[in-house]
Amino acid sequence: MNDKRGITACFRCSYPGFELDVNLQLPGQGVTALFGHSGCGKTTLLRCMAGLQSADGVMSVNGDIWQDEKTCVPVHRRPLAYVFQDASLFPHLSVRKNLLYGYRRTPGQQRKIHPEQVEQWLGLSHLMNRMPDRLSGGERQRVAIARALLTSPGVLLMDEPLSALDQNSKQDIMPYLETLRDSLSMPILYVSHSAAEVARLADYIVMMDNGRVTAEGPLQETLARTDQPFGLEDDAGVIINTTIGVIEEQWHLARGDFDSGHLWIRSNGNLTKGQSVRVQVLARDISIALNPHPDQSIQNLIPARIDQIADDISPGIALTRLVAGTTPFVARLTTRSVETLALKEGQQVWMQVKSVAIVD
Ligand SMILES: Nc1ncnc2c1ncn2[C@@H]1O[C@H](COP(=O)(O)OP(=O)(O)OP(=O)(O)O)[C@@H](O)[C@H]1O
Repeated sequence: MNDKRGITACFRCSYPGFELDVNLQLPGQGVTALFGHSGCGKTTLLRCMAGLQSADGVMSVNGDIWQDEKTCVPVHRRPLAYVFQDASLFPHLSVRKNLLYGYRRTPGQQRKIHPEQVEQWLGLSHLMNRMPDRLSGGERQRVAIARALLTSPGVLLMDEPLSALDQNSKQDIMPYLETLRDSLSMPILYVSHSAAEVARLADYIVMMDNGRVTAEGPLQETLARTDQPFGLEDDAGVIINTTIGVIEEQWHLARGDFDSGHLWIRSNGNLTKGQSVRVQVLARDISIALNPHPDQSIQNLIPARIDQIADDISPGIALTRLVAGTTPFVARLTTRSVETLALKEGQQVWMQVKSVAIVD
C-alpha cells in the first residue's frame, strides 16, 4: 500500500482474433466511463481489473496494489463490487435480507457505507420487505447496486447496468446513479456503449476500439476532440456543467452559467436558481458567424476562438473545435462554409447555438 491516488490499469491479454492492450491512469474518484462499440473490449478490461480474467499487467486502486510482477490478489480478496447487466438477487430473501447479506459479512471496522444510507440514495425504503420477484427490473437493479455498495468496496465496477432495462426504466434509474456519483468517494468504473448514459453520468471517459484506448480524459475535453471518428456521429457534442444564474419565467428560459459564458436553456418551471445543470450542445447544432447579428432568432450567441479545423475526417465536413474562454465546443461545419467565410485557426468568431439539451 502506498498513498498514490488514482487507478493504474495496465493489461495485455488475448483471445483468438482479439488482443487487449491498454495502459491507463484513471482518477481515484468520480465516474470513469469505458465507452466504445460492441466487442471493443470494455468487459474484458473490467474483468482484468477485477481479476476475473487473467492477464499480464498492473492494477492498483488508490495506492492498494492488486496486481504487479510480484503480486496477484485473488478476486475474492479485492475490495471491489461488481454490478452486472442482470441483477442476480437471492430470490428467497427479501430486499432487506438481500441488502444485509454483504453488509453482515463485512467486518465492522471496514464498514464505511451503511444500510440507511443506501436505502436513501437508491430510494429503497418502501421496497425493503418485498421479495425480488415482486420488483420491476429497475428496482431489482437498484437493490443489486445497494447490495454491492454495502460491502464498502474501494471501487465499484458496473458493466452495462442499464442495458437489460426498457427506456422508461433507464430514465427512472438515472437520478439514483447521479446521486451515487455525487455522494460516493470511491471511484466508479462504468461500462457503456450508450453515448446518452455517458454524457449524463461520466466525469472522465476512456474510448476504446479493437482492444486499444483511442482517447481518454475529462469528459468535456475529450468530447471536444476533433481527431475522433465519433465526432461525426449524430449525437456528437460537448457536455457543459452549468449553474442556473437567472430564470426568465415569462419566456420559459433559464440562464445556465459556465466558466466563461452562459447558455439560455428551455425551462418548464422545473429549474431553480443556483441549481447545477449538465447540458449537451451537439456539434450539428452550432453554426458560425463572423459578426454578432442581432437580427436573428438564435438566443445563444457566444464569442469564441477557432482552435482547430479538422477537415480530413469526412468528405465535405470540417469538424471544428472552438474555445469560449476556457470551455471547448465542437461544431460540424461544411468545408464550403469554412472556405466561404475564410475561417482560420486562431480567428475570433461568434458561435450560434441552435439548441441546448439538459442531460440531468
Ligand atoms: N471468453 C472469451 N473467449 C474468446 N473470445 C472472447 C471471450 N470473451 C470475449 N471475447 C472476445 O473478445 C472481444 C471483446 O469482448 P468484450 O466482451 O470485452 O467486448 P465489449 O466491448 O464489452 O462488448 P459488448 O459491449 O458487446 O459487451 C470480442 O471480440 C469477443 O468476442
